Amino acid sequence: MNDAVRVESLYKTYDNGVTALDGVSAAFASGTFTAVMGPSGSGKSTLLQCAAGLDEPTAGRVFIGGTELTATKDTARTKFRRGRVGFVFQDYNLLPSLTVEQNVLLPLRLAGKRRKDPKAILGRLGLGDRTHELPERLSGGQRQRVAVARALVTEPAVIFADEPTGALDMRSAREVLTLLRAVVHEFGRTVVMVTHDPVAAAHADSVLFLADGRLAGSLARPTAEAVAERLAHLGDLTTRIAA
Ligand SMILES: Nc1ncnc2c1ncn2[C@@H]1O[C@H](COP(=O)(O)OP(=O)(O)OP(=O)(O)O)[C@@H](O)[C@H]1O
Repeated sequence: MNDAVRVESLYKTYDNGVTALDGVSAAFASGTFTAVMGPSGSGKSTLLQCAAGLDEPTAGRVFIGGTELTATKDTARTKFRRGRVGFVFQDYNLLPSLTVEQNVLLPLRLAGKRRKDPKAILGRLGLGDRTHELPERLSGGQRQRVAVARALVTEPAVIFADEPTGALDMRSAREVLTLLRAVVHEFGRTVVMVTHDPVAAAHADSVLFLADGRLAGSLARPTAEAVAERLAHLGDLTTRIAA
């Protein structure tokens, strides 16, 4: 199986001296849904930001679909990212002055790719009748579905999602997670999702655990109970190390 994303020996130390990533190597196979979990401050968001090319690691390499993202610089990297990487944020990040359709098509415009008809994708995501609405008229769950459609539109090698259900009620969260599964298993995409929620992580095919900026194991075919148990153990470990 091809890797959609591979990170090799990633290190990230911020200007304030905090080491958020301390030598992380991991591969995410194409067509899989992986959740990234770990205690607060363990480096989950930093890993996602560096893997997506939104932030630069201090050292290490990132490959997206076989191309080394860390070998490209500035404009070339932005261009590569716009074409090959989708991102879903906790707070949706939709442009308030653009309609649903315009928001969804924006990545194609930015990537200089040909415009396409977003009807099929919006229909599949249950937004067929909201195409010309502004985001402010939509619920949180609907906004996040627009964000997922926007992340899909360039047919990226990978979609990174940072706490995509963090701002949603339980029902909307379940809808968005079901959608992310469909993105992987129907659309053949690859999703890497950071979450705090064991129930959300149980929608993924596997879970990767981080603790103190390092990999701390993985779990295939996760259940919410197994994930919660592993997390509690990691929390204990971190507390003991800090003590
Ligand atoms: N821009 C930044 N500048 C300085 N330190 C940062 C920055 N971003 C994150 N950190 C620090 O890096 C470490 C890892 O942060 P990160 O946000 O990646 O962890 P996380 O696992 O996603 O945490 P949480 O679950 O709380 O969102 C933390 O100690 C955090 O305070």
